Amino acid sequence: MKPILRISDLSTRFFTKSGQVNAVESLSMSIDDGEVFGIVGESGSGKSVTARSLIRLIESPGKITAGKIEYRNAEVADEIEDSNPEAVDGDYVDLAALPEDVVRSLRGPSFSMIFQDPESSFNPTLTVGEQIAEAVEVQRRASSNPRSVKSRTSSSAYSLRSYAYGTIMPNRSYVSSESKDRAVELLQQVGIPDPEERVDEYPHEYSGGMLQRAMIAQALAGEPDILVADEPTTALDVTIQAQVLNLLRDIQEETGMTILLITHNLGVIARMCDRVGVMYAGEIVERGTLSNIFDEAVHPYTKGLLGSIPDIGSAGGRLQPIEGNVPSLMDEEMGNRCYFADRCPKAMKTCLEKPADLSVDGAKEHEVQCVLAKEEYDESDALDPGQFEGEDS
Ligand SMILES: Nc1ncnc2c1ncn2[C@@H]1O[C@H](COP(=O)(O)OP(=O)(O)OP(=O)(O)O)[C@@H](O)[C@H]1O
Ligand code: NI
Repeated sequence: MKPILRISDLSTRFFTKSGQVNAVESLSMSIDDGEVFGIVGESGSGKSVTARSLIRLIESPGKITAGKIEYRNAEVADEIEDSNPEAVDGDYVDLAALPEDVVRSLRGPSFSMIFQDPESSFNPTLTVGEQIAEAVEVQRRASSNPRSVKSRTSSSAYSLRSYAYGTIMPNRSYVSSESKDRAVELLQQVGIPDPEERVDEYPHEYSGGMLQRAMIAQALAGEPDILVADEPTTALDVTIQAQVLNLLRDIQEETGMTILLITHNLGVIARMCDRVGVMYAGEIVERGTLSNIFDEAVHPYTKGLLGSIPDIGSAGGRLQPIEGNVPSLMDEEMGNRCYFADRCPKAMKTCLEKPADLSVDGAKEHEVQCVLAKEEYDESDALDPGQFEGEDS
């Protein structure tokens, strides 16, 4: 099967006053149609920037500086081939090469995003129902006229107050009764009690857990091919967390939607994902199936993460820090070595050079950016512990 998303050599940088931050560094991965792909890693490893890059939600001073983000959709490819031939390759459309307005038109029907903080996805001055219904209408326009990218966005009924959040924010109420009925259905589907009444309430009348569900309903209203979920449950209490995850899993199974799930919680990965990428310093350092990662991890960083789980699947399943600091992603400090070498219990002299992506013998999907995929640790080659002294801030 051809992947639905094919990312190659993606780099995203922030050009700040204090220097250039290499938040995502030459990242490649592919996501299959209908799978749940997890990205896990410590805070600051580049997970959110990766997620936002994929749907082109990087704002100044950030910029995607290299790479392709190819999304497979024959209809869309066909539609835009004439206007943007350089972005189309067969059934694939390179989102990184498309003009902003075309990308925007794909948000909703092609991909949508849910965040940790649902307040950012809702306009406080409109009811929850109006906002979900509006997303339904965008989807209806798209499917009634799939050959026109323009039909996917309406310019007259509403304008995008802030598309930075990846969701449609209508600034005036304009929805049909069918769309409103569908909004009620969606609210019901995500487990909002009394959806007929709740549909007319404003975001501030919802509890945090309910608003999180409403955001999922809004993201689902567009019937997206790909849902990007960035820490969708981190802000919720444990019971609600479990409910929201189950809900996402059920909906995924029902619709066959593809999900990219970002989390620092390996327990969440274990219960939700088919495959996992482990991120460190803007790179995916190990990737594979759940069993590759949980039972056959090779990278000392992955092992460190696994060793740091307090109790898998439990509420608090947040990572305990691995000793040492997450590296600064400032360009001038990055050098060209394995970025984990200064924290790695098995660092060797070869780690002062950048390791390649190596496949693990006998495991087709298991790839590791570490020499230990091919070599045994040799203590006589161990790095001098003083090697990186003075580098840390
Ligand atoms: N707007 C910005 N300006 C400058 N640097 C940024 C900006 N957004 C992110 N970064 C930097 O990019 C790097 C990656 O950040 P990112 O938010 O992707 O990490 P993360 O893995 O999602 O962490 P967390 O688990 O805390 O959400 C960090 O060094 C961060 O400081
Ligand atoms: Ni994040």
